[in-house]
Amino acid sequence: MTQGIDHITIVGASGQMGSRFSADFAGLGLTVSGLGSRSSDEDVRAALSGCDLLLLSVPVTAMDAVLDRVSPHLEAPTILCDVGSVKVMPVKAMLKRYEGPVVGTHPLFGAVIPEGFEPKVAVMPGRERDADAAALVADLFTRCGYTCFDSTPSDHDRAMAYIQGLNYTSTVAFLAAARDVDGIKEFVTPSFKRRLDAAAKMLTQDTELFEIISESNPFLQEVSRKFMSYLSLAAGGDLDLLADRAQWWWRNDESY
Ligand SMILES: O=C(O)C(=O)C[C@]1(C(=O)O)C=C[C@@H](O)C=C1
Repeated sequence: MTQGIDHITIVGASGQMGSRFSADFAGLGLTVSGLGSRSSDEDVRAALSGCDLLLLSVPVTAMDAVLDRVSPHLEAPTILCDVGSVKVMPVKAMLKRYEGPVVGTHPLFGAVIPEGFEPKVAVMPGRERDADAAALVADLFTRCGYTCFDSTPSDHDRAMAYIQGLNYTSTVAFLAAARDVDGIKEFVTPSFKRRLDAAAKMLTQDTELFEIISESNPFLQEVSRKFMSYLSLAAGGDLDLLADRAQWWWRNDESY
């Protein structure tokens, strides 16, 4: 196990999240090396020698290819870590290729953090023996100003199947169905406009991202089935029961 994290290499360092973390880590006075798709084997070797943490900030769909390139040059005690929006498959892929410490993380925010939003990072050790490495990674993100909490790949993906997966799939299904009504734009009300505003970024800038993270989440079908059973309750007229369950989000004093 590495004693501390001083030298970090980021794959995808020029991407939106990668550049955010490069700036964060450099701001802490740490040494940051960047790798990208055009890096040579020699660049990879040089960036990984003496590196304490290799952070993969790449799309979930690129994980296997990136791991194939970097893992031959990885050696304990370097910590291998990713920041993707799903965790079951990427953590499995990292464990398959690397015997050294593996840590999965999911920063629950994008490149621009909305004002008043508390940026949190879910952190999970790949194996039981990686708990110390996970604590070092959590400490690093905490020093950058993020709030860290522990999770596991399946607890994480089950929650994100709602927070991102069902959020996306129910939004596209709802808005696709509504647009089939001739002249519907004439009828837009303030409450419906709020719904459109909430969906705008997802459907104008982040569609590909949400498609990928929904499809890569192993719990999406399970939560879609549950959602359909709730929709059936609504169709059957049990709206008060559903509203009561939904109001849970606003019921206690804690902010969401
Ligand atoms: O900042 C945004 O608006 C984002 O889309 C970021 C967002 C999300 O809000 O779901 C998307 C993917 C990441 O896993 C985390 C956050």
